[in-house]
Amino acid sequence: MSKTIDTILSEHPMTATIIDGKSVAAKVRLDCRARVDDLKARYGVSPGLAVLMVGDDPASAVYVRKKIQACADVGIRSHKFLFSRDEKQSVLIDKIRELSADPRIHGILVQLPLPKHFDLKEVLGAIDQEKDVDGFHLYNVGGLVVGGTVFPPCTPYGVMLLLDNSGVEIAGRNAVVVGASNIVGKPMALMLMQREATVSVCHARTRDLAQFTILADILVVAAGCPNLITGPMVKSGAVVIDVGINRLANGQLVGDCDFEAVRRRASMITPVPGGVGPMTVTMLLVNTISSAERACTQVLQAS
Ligand SMILES: Nc1nc(=O)c2c([nH]1)NC[C@@H]1CN(c3ccc(C(=O)N[C@@H](CCC(=O)O)C(=O)O)cc3)C=[N+]21
Ligand SMILES: [Mg+2]
Repeated sequence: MSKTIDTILSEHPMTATIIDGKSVAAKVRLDCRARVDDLKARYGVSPGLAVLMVGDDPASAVYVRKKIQACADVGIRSHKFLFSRDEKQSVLIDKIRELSADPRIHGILVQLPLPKHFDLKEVLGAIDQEKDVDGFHLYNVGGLVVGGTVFPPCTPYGVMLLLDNSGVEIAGRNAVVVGASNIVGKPMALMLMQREATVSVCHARTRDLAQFTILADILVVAAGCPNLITGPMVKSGAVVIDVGINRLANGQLVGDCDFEAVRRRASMITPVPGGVGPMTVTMLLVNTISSAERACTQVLQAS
């Protein structure tokens, strides 16, 4: 009698191939560089990104620095605007409106989280939807639901690119997303659904989480809980994408998976750091360049 694939795999525990986000990101950034050069040559335009940060959260400061460095690496102009944490919302919104009207700015990003007294919907709603490179404006969220959004949100967009780059088949396969945030889990589920995966969305508190995760051919974890996913929760041969970023008391940066144990079950896995994180920043560059390209070609069509 022939053995099932699960039996064969459990008799021969594998060591998952590491999906190297840094190297995929580097490839995409080469392409970014070429597109920036092309815009300059054809239209004399260099893409511009405005980054607005409220308060001085150290993690946000690290991410903002990475984004600005990445812009510089591919030739995108970046403009940083800092606001004190008790700044009035109207001041932030006035700046967003001014940047929305500025033709030299092609992307506007408000670093999250914002301090509690800000109304996130109002702040994000003030961003010109044509410059919403994070894809957080309701117009772009709606586009994601209908398919063919203008700005896919950076983290799930980066995950799709990692899957495609690794040759992972999506249509017809079981995808399980753990964590249903607006920034990662929800758009991730929609993108996988659009590609005809059978998608389940779970939460860190889902009762008997393992009975869902064990079915996943593609498991995307974005819950922000170290060691939430242990080895036995993962189907043999699954592709595991760990979006979690957790700083342990000892300073170590870890994802949401028990990495070594999950690695022995999975066929491919993203590390933390060096997996999804570098892709998030890279897709921001891609969205900013796409925005500048659209702006340039729209001007041509209008004249
Ligand atoms: N408006 C907005 N847009 C965002 O895209 C956004 C945000 N707010 N707020 C916070 C999250 C988080 N985020 C990351 C960016 C880079 C890494 C990254 O580069 N991570 C590296 C390591 C980072 C480190 O060493 O601390 C890695 O995983 O290899 C991670 C996470 C963007 N976010
Ligand atoms: Mg982003």
